[in-house]
Amino acid sequence: MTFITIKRAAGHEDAPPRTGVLLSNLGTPDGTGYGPVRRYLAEFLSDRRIIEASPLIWKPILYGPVLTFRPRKSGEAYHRIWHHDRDESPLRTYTRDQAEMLAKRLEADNVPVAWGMRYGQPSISQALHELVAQGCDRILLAPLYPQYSATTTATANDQAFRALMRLRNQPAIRTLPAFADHPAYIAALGRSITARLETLDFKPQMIVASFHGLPRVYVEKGDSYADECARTIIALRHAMGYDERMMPLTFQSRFGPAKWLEPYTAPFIESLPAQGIERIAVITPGFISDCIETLDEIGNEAAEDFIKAGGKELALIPCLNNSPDAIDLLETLVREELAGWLPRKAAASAS
Ligand SMILES: C=CC1=C(C)c2cc3[nH]c(cc4nc(cc5[nH]c(cc1n2)c(C)c5CCC(=O)O)C(CCC(=O)O)=C4C)c(C)c3C=C
Ligand SMILES: [Fe+2]
Ligand SMILES: [Fe+2]
Repeated sequence: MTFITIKRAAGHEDAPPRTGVLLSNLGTPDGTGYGPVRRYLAEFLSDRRIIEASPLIWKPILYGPVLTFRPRKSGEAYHRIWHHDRDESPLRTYTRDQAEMLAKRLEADNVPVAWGMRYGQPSISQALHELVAQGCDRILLAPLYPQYSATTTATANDQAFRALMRLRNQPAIRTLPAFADHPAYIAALGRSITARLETLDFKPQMIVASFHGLPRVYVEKGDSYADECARTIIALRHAMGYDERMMPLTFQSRFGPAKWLEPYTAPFIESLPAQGIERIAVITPGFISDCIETLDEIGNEAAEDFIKAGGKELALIPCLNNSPDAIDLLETLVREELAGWLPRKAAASAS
Protein backbone atom coordinates (compact mmCIF):
# COMPACT_ATOMS: atom_id res chain seq x y z
CA MET A 1 0.00 0.00 0.00
CA THR A 2 1.19 3.53 -0.71
CA PHE A 3 0.73 5.97 2.13
CA ILE A 4 -0.30 9.57 1.56
CA THR A 5 1.23 12.60 3.20
CA ILE A 6 -1.20 15.49 3.25
CA LYS A 7 0.47 18.87 2.93
CA ARG A 8 -0.82 21.71 5.06
CA ALA A 9 -2.84 24.14 2.94
CA ALA A 10 -1.35 27.53 2.13
CA GLY A 11 -1.60 29.77 5.17
CA HIS A 12 -1.71 26.82 7.58
CA GLU A 13 1.95 25.70 7.30
CA ASP A 14 3.08 26.99 10.68
CA ALA A 15 -0.29 27.11 12.46
CA PRO A 16 -0.49 25.40 15.88
CA PRO A 17 -2.30 22.01 16.02
CA ARG A 18 -6.07 22.18 15.87
CA THR A 19 -9.12 20.08 16.58
CA GLY A 20 -11.62 19.57 13.74
CA VAL A 21 -15.09 18.11 13.33
CA LEU A 22 -16.22 15.88 10.45
CA LEU A 23 -20.00 15.66 10.02
CA SER A 24 -21.09 12.67 7.95
CA ASN A 25 -24.39 11.47 6.58
CA LEU A 26 -25.61 8.74 4.30
CA GLY A 27 -25.24 10.31 0.87
CA THR A 28 -27.14 10.82 -2.23
CA PRO A 29 -26.81 10.59 -6.03
CA ASP A 30 -25.25 13.45 -8.05
CA GLY A 31 -28.36 13.71 -10.22
CA THR A 32 -31.76 12.11 -10.70
CA GLY A 33 -31.04 10.37 -14.03
CA TYR A 34 -30.57 6.63 -14.45
CA GLY A 35 -26.73 6.80 -14.51
CA PRO A 36 -26.07 8.82 -11.33
CA VAL A 37 -28.75 6.94 -9.35
CA ARG A 38 -27.40 3.59 -10.53
CA ARG A 39 -23.83 4.53 -9.50
CA TYR A 40 -25.04 5.66 -6.08
CA LEU A 41 -27.18 2.57 -5.49
CA ALA A 42 -24.35 0.30 -6.66
CA GLU A 43 -22.00 1.82 -4.07
CA PHE A 44 -24.65 1.84 -1.34
CA LEU A 45 -25.91 -1.68 -1.90
CA SER A 46 -22.38 -3.13 -2.22
CA ASP A 47 -21.63 -2.12 1.38
CA ARG A 48 -21.32 -5.33 3.43
CA ARG A 49 -22.73 -3.49 6.46
CA ILE A 50 -25.92 -2.84 4.45
CA ILE A 51 -26.29 -6.23 2.77
CA GLU A 52 -24.65 -8.95 4.84
CA ALA A 53 -25.54 -11.76 2.43
CA SER A 54 -22.60 -13.45 0.70
CA PRO A 55 -21.51 -11.46 -2.39
CA LEU A 56 -21.68 -14.73 -4.35
CA ILE A 57 -25.44 -14.70 -3.82
CA TRP A 58 -26.05 -10.94 -3.65
CA LYS A 59 -23.93 -9.55 -6.54
CA PRO A 60 -25.89 -11.34 -9.33
CA ILE A 61 -29.14 -10.05 -7.80
CA LEU A 62 -27.68 -6.53 -7.37
CA TYR A 63 -26.23 -6.29 -10.89
CA GLY A 64 -29.27 -8.11 -12.33
CA PRO A 65 -32.78 -7.01 -11.35
CA VAL A 66 -31.93 -4.42 -8.65
CA LEU A 67 -29.63 -2.14 -10.67
CA THR A 68 -31.73 -2.65 -13.81
CA PHE A 69 -35.06 -1.53 -12.37
CA ARG A 70 -34.47 0.38 -9.10
CA PRO A 71 -32.51 3.38 -10.51
CA ARG A 72 -35.48 4.48 -12.63
CA LYS A 73 -38.00 4.22 -9.78
CA SER A 74 -35.66 5.86 -7.22
CA GLY A 75 -34.61 8.50 -9.79
CA GLU A 76 -38.25 9.53 -10.23
CA ALA A 77 -38.63 9.79 -6.46
CA TYR A 78 -35.43 11.86 -6.16
CA HIS A 79 -36.68 14.09 -8.99
CA ARG A 80 -39.89 14.84 -7.03
CA ILE A 81 -37.98 16.05 -3.96
CA TRP A 82 -34.81 17.44 -5.64
CA HIS A 83 -33.67 20.98 -4.84
CA HIS A 84 -33.76 21.92 -8.53
CA ASP A 85 -32.54 25.47 -7.86
CA ARG A 86 -29.29 24.11 -6.37
CA ASP A 87 -29.32 20.89 -8.42
CA GLU A 88 -28.78 18.67 -5.41
CA SER A 89 -30.75 16.51 -3.00
CA PRO A 90 -32.20 17.98 0.21
CA LEU A 91 -29.92 15.73 2.28
CA ARG A 92 -26.86 17.32 0.69
CA THR A 93 -28.22 20.87 1.14
CA TYR A 94 -29.03 20.35 4.83
CA THR A 95 -25.79 18.54 5.65
CA ARG A 96 -23.75 21.35 4.06
CA ASP A 97 -25.81 24.00 5.86
CA GLN A 98 -25.34 22.19 9.18
CA ALA A 99 -21.56 22.08 8.67
CA GLU A 100 -21.33 25.75 7.65
CA MET A 101 -23.57 26.96 10.47
CA LEU A 102 -21.81 24.81 13.08
CA ALA A 103 -18.45 26.10 11.82
CA LYS A 104 -19.58 29.66 12.65
CA ARG A 105 -20.44 28.58 16.19
CA LEU A 106 -16.99 26.99 16.64
CA GLU A 107 -14.99 29.70 14.86
CA ALA A 108 -13.91 31.42 18.06
CA ASP A 109 -12.45 28.09 19.27
CA ASN A 110 -10.50 27.70 16.02
CA VAL A 111 -12.34 24.43 15.23
CA PRO A 112 -13.04 23.87 11.49
CA VAL A 113 -15.98 21.71 10.39
CA ALA A 114 -15.98 19.58 7.23
CA TRP A 115 -18.71 17.32 5.86
CA GLY A 116 -18.72 14.13 3.85
CA MET A 117 -21.08 11.44 2.63
CA ARG A 118 -20.74 7.68 3.15
CA TYR A 119 -21.91 7.07 -0.44
CA GLY A 120 -21.39 9.57 -3.26
CA GLN A 121 -19.93 13.06 -3.05
CA PRO A 122 -18.36 14.83 -1.26
CA SER A 123 -16.74 11.76 0.26
CA ILE A 124 -15.75 11.25 3.87
CA SER A 125 -12.16 10.81 2.68
CA GLN A 126 -12.20 14.27 1.01
CA ALA A 127 -13.56 15.85 4.20
CA LEU A 128 -10.89 14.17 6.31
CA HIS A 129 -8.10 15.34 3.99
CA GLU A 130 -9.52 18.86 4.10
CA LEU A 131 -9.30 18.92 7.90
CA VAL A 132 -5.77 17.50 7.95
CA ALA A 133 -4.69 20.08 5.36
CA GLN A 134 -6.04 22.76 7.70
CA GLY A 135 -3.68 21.51 10.41
CA CYS A 136 -6.09 19.31 12.44
CA ASP A 137 -4.26 16.69 14.47
CA ARG A 138 -7.39 15.74 16.43
CA ILE A 139 -10.66 14.98 14.65
CA LEU A 140 -14.13 14.20 15.95
CA LEU A 141 -16.07 11.97 13.55
CA ALA A 142 -19.75 12.81 13.91
CA PRO A 143 -22.15 10.57 11.96
CA LEU A 144 -25.49 12.40 12.01
CA TYR A 145 -27.73 9.49 13.02
CA PRO A 146 -29.65 9.89 16.28
CA GLN A 147 -29.95 6.10 16.74
CA TYR A 148 -26.97 3.78 16.36
CA SER A 149 -27.03 1.08 13.72
CA ALA A 150 -24.16 -0.88 12.21
CA THR A 151 -25.76 -0.02 8.83
CA THR A 152 -25.38 3.73 9.36
CA THR A 153 -23.18 4.94 12.25
CA ALA A 154 -20.65 2.10 12.03
CA THR A 155 -20.29 2.15 8.25
CA ALA A 156 -19.75 5.94 8.25
CA ASN A 157 -16.95 5.52 10.80
CA ASP A 158 -15.55 2.50 8.89
CA GLN A 159 -15.23 4.72 5.83
CA ALA A 160 -13.29 7.35 7.77
CA PHE A 161 -10.98 4.66 9.16
CA ARG A 162 -10.44 3.32 5.62
CA ALA A 163 -9.21 6.79 4.64
CA LEU A 164 -7.06 6.98 7.79
CA MET A 165 -5.42 3.65 6.88
CA ARG A 166 -3.77 5.40 3.95
CA LEU A 167 -2.34 8.39 5.85
CA ARG A 168 1.31 8.47 6.83
CA ASN A 169 0.55 10.96 9.62
CA GLN A 170 -2.73 10.07 11.27
CA PRO A 171 -4.64 12.54 13.41
CA ALA A 172 -6.05 11.35 16.74
CA ILE A 173 -9.72 10.36 16.39
CA ARG A 174 -12.86 10.34 18.47
CA THR A 175 -16.33 9.29 17.34
CA LEU A 176 -19.58 10.92 18.42
CA PRO A 177 -21.93 8.39 20.05
CA ALA A 178 -25.54 8.20 18.88
CA PHE A 179 -27.85 10.51 20.79
CA ALA A 180 -31.21 8.66 20.74
CA ASP A 181 -32.52 10.08 24.03
CA HIS A 182 -30.01 12.82 24.71
CA PRO A 183 -31.99 15.55 26.53
CA ALA A 184 -30.86 18.13 23.94
CA TYR A 185 -32.21 15.98 21.08
CA ILE A 186 -35.53 15.31 22.76
CA ALA A 187 -35.92 19.00 23.68
CA ALA A 188 -35.12 20.10 20.09
CA LEU A 189 -37.61 17.59 18.67
CA GLY A 190 -40.31 18.60 21.15
CA ARG A 191 -39.86 22.30 20.37
CA SER A 192 -39.87 21.88 16.59
CA ILE A 193 -42.85 19.49 16.56
CA THR A 194 -44.90 21.72 18.87
CA ALA A 195 -44.11 24.80 16.78
CA ARG A 196 -45.15 23.02 13.58
CA LEU A 197 -48.36 21.58 15.06
CA GLU A 198 -49.38 25.13 16.01
CA THR A 199 -49.23 26.19 12.36
CA LEU A 200 -51.61 23.44 11.15
CA ASP A 201 -55.21 24.32 10.41
CA PHE A 202 -56.38 21.02 11.89
CA LYS A 203 -55.72 19.14 15.13
CA PRO A 204 -54.18 15.73 14.41
CA GLN A 205 -55.92 12.79 16.09
CA MET A 206 -52.61 10.92 16.10
CA ILE A 207 -48.91 11.69 15.62
CA VAL A 208 -47.27 8.70 13.95
CA ALA A 209 -43.51 8.42 14.59
CA SER A 210 -42.02 6.67 11.56
CA PHE A 211 -38.39 5.50 11.72
CA HIS A 212 -36.31 3.99 8.90
CA GLY A 213 -36.59 0.21 9.18
CA LEU A 214 -33.92 -2.47 9.41
CA PRO A 215 -33.95 -6.19 8.52
CA ARG A 216 -35.21 -7.97 11.65
CA VAL A 217 -32.35 -10.48 11.48
CA TYR A 218 -29.78 -7.67 12.04
CA VAL A 219 -31.53 -6.78 15.30
CA GLU A 220 -31.72 -10.47 16.29
CA LYS A 221 -27.96 -10.65 15.71
CA GLY A 222 -27.44 -7.74 18.12
CA ASP A 223 -27.78 -4.40 16.29
CA SER A 224 -29.03 -2.02 18.98
CA TYR A 225 -31.05 0.13 16.53
CA ALA A 226 -34.52 -1.08 17.59
CA ASP A 227 -33.77 -0.37 21.28
CA GLU A 228 -32.44 3.05 20.35
CA CYS A 229 -35.62 3.93 18.43
CA ALA A 230 -37.64 2.83 21.46
CA ARG A 231 -35.52 5.09 23.69
CA THR A 232 -36.16 8.08 21.43
CA ILE A 233 -39.89 7.55 21.30
CA ILE A 234 -40.31 6.83 25.01
CA ALA A 235 -38.41 10.01 25.90
CA LEU A 236 -40.31 12.07 23.31
CA ARG A 237 -43.74 10.82 24.43
CA HIS A 238 -42.77 11.62 27.99
CA ALA A 239 -41.54 15.12 27.09
CA MET A 240 -44.65 15.92 25.01
CA GLY A 241 -47.21 14.28 27.32
CA TYR A 242 -48.44 11.71 24.76
CA ASP A 243 -49.12 8.02 25.24
CA GLU A 244 -48.40 5.12 22.90
CA ARG A 245 -51.86 5.36 21.31
CA MET A 246 -51.43 9.08 20.49
CA MET A 247 -47.82 8.70 19.30
CA PRO A 248 -47.30 5.16 17.91
CA LEU A 249 -43.93 3.92 16.60
CA THR A 250 -43.68 2.47 13.07
CA PHE A 251 -40.90 1.53 10.60
CA GLN A 252 -40.70 2.51 6.93
CA SER A 253 -38.44 1.96 3.89
CA ARG A 254 -38.53 -1.83 3.73
CA PHE A 255 -36.21 -3.12 0.99
CA GLY A 256 -36.40 -6.68 -0.38
CA PRO A 257 -38.49 -9.67 0.66
CA ALA A 258 -37.05 -10.35 4.17
CA LYS A 259 -38.90 -9.37 7.36
CA TRP A 260 -37.98 -5.89 8.64
CA LEU A 261 -38.83 -4.23 11.94
CA GLU A 262 -42.59 -3.90 12.44
CA PRO A 263 -45.17 -2.44 12.38
CA TYR A 264 -44.64 -1.19 8.83
CA THR A 265 -45.57 2.49 8.39
CA ALA A 266 -47.52 2.25 5.10
CA PRO A 267 -50.14 -0.40 6.06
CA PHE A 268 -50.40 1.10 9.56
CA ILE A 269 -51.27 4.55 8.19
CA GLU A 270 -53.67 3.11 5.60
CA SER A 271 -55.56 1.23 8.32
CA LEU A 272 -56.32 4.41 10.30
CA PRO A 273 -59.29 5.91 8.38
CA ALA A 274 -61.28 2.69 8.91
CA GLN A 275 -60.82 3.27 12.66
CA GLY A 276 -62.13 6.84 12.39
CA ILE A 277 -58.67 8.44 12.45
CA GLU A 278 -58.77 10.77 9.45
CA ARG A 279 -56.39 13.58 10.42
CA ILE A 280 -52.83 12.74 11.36
CA ALA A 281 -49.34 14.18 11.58
CA VAL A 282 -46.21 12.13 10.87
CA ILE A 283 -42.84 12.76 12.49
CA THR A 284 -39.56 11.09 11.48
CA PRO A 285 -37.20 11.30 14.49
CA GLY A 286 -34.77 8.76 13.00
CA PHE A 287 -33.60 11.43 10.57
CA ILE A 288 -31.89 14.73 11.38
CA SER A 289 -32.46 15.99 7.84
CA ASP A 290 -35.29 15.58 5.39
CA CYS A 291 -34.45 13.24 2.54
CA ILE A 292 -36.10 10.97 0.01
CA GLU A 293 -37.37 8.73 2.82
CA THR A 294 -39.27 11.49 4.61
CA LEU A 295 -40.22 13.83 1.76
CA ASP A 296 -41.23 11.24 -0.82
CA GLU A 297 -42.00 8.01 1.01
CA ILE A 298 -44.10 9.79 3.66
CA GLY A 299 -44.84 13.25 2.24
CA ASN A 300 -45.90 11.93 -1.19
CA GLU A 301 -46.53 8.16 -1.20
CA ALA A 302 -47.94 7.59 2.29
CA ALA A 303 -49.96 10.81 2.15
CA GLU A 304 -51.60 9.74 -1.16
CA ASP A 305 -52.34 6.25 0.13
CA PHE A 306 -53.83 7.68 3.33
CA ILE A 307 -56.21 9.89 1.33
CA LYS A 308 -57.12 6.96 -0.97
CA ALA A 309 -57.96 4.93 2.14
CA GLY A 310 -60.41 7.63 3.26
CA GLY A 311 -58.12 9.90 5.31
CA LYS A 312 -58.66 13.68 5.18
CA GLU A 313 -55.34 15.28 6.20
CA LEU A 314 -51.75 14.07 6.66
CA ALA A 315 -49.15 16.64 7.72
CA LEU A 316 -45.50 15.67 7.50
CA ILE A 317 -43.58 17.51 10.23
CA PRO A 318 -40.13 18.56 8.92
CA CYS A 319 -36.90 17.23 10.42
CA LEU A 320 -34.61 19.64 12.29
CA ASN A 321 -32.71 20.34 9.02
CA ASN A 322 -30.88 23.70 9.16
CA SER A 323 -33.05 25.28 11.88
CA PRO A 324 -31.49 27.08 14.86
CA ASP A 325 -32.68 24.09 16.97
CA ALA A 326 -30.60 21.77 14.78
CA ILE A 327 -27.46 23.86 15.09
CA ASP A 328 -27.92 24.32 18.85
CA LEU A 329 -28.21 20.54 19.14
CA LEU A 330 -25.10 19.87 17.05
CA GLU A 331 -23.14 22.45 19.01
CA THR A 332 -24.18 20.85 22.32
CA LEU A 333 -23.30 17.32 21.18
CA VAL A 334 -19.98 18.31 19.65
CA ARG A 335 -18.87 20.48 22.56
CA GLU A 336 -19.72 17.69 25.02
CA GLU A 337 -17.65 15.23 23.04
CA LEU A 338 -14.73 17.60 22.58
CA ALA A 339 -14.67 18.22 26.33
CA GLY A 340 -13.61 14.76 27.44
CA TRP A 341 -14.71 11.29 28.40
CA LEU A 342 -14.25 11.45 32.17
CA PRO A 343 -16.80 13.42 34.13
CA ARG A 344 -15.31 16.62 35.50
CA LYS A 345 -13.83 16.10 38.96
CA ALA A 346 -13.78 18.75 41.62
CA ALA A 347 -10.17 19.91 42.06
CA ALA A 348 -8.43 18.02 44.92
CA SER A 349 -8.31 20.17 48.04
CA ALA A 350 -4.91 21.64 48.89
CA SER A 351 -4.92 20.48 52.55
C1 LIG B 1 -30.96 -3.14 2.73
C2 LIG B 1 -31.07 -1.91 2.51
C3 LIG B 1 -31.07 -0.77 3.46
C4 LIG B 1 -30.77 -0.70 4.84
C5 LIG B 1 -30.38 -1.82 5.77
C6 LIG B 1 -30.91 0.67 5.22
C7 LIG B 1 -30.72 1.18 6.51
C8 LIG B 1 -30.86 2.52 6.87
N1 LIG B 1 -30.92 3.62 6.03
C9 LIG B 1 -31.07 4.77 6.78
C10 LIG B 1 -31.18 6.09 6.31
C11 LIG B 1 -31.40 6.44 4.96
N2 LIG B 1 -31.63 5.59 3.92
C12 LIG B 1 -31.83 6.32 2.77
C13 LIG B 1 -32.09 5.83 1.50
C14 LIG B 1 -32.07 4.49 1.15
N3 LIG B 1 -32.00 3.37 1.98
C15 LIG B 1 -31.93 2.22 1.23
C16 LIG B 1 -31.76 0.90 1.72
C17 LIG B 1 -31.38 0.57 3.04
N4 LIG B 1 -31.27 1.38 4.12
C18 LIG B 1 -32.02 2.61 -0.15
C19 LIG B 1 -31.97 1.64 -1.32
C20 LIG B 1 -32.09 4.01 -0.20
C21 LIG B 1 -32.08 4.89 -1.46
C22 LIG B 1 -33.37 5.36 -1.87
C23 LIG B 1 -34.17 4.27 -2.52
O1 LIG B 1 -33.76 3.76 -3.55
O2 LIG B 1 -35.20 3.92 -1.93
C24 LIG B 1 -31.72 7.72 3.10
C25 LIG B 1 -31.96 8.90 2.17
C26 LIG B 1 -30.85 9.30 1.23
C27 LIG B 1 -31.19 10.52 0.40
O3 LIG B 1 -30.43 10.82 -0.49
O4 LIG B 1 -32.21 11.20 0.55
C28 LIG B 1 -31.44 7.79 4.46
C29 LIG B 1 -31.20 9.03 5.27
C30 LIG B 1 -31.11 4.39 8.14
C31 LIG B 1 -31.29 5.36 9.30
C32 LIG B 1 -30.98 2.99 8.20
C33 LIG B 1 -30.94 2.06 9.35
C34 LIG B 1 -31.15 2.34 10.56
FE1 LIG C 1 -31.81 3.46 4.07
FE1 LIG D 1 -37.69 4.60 0.76
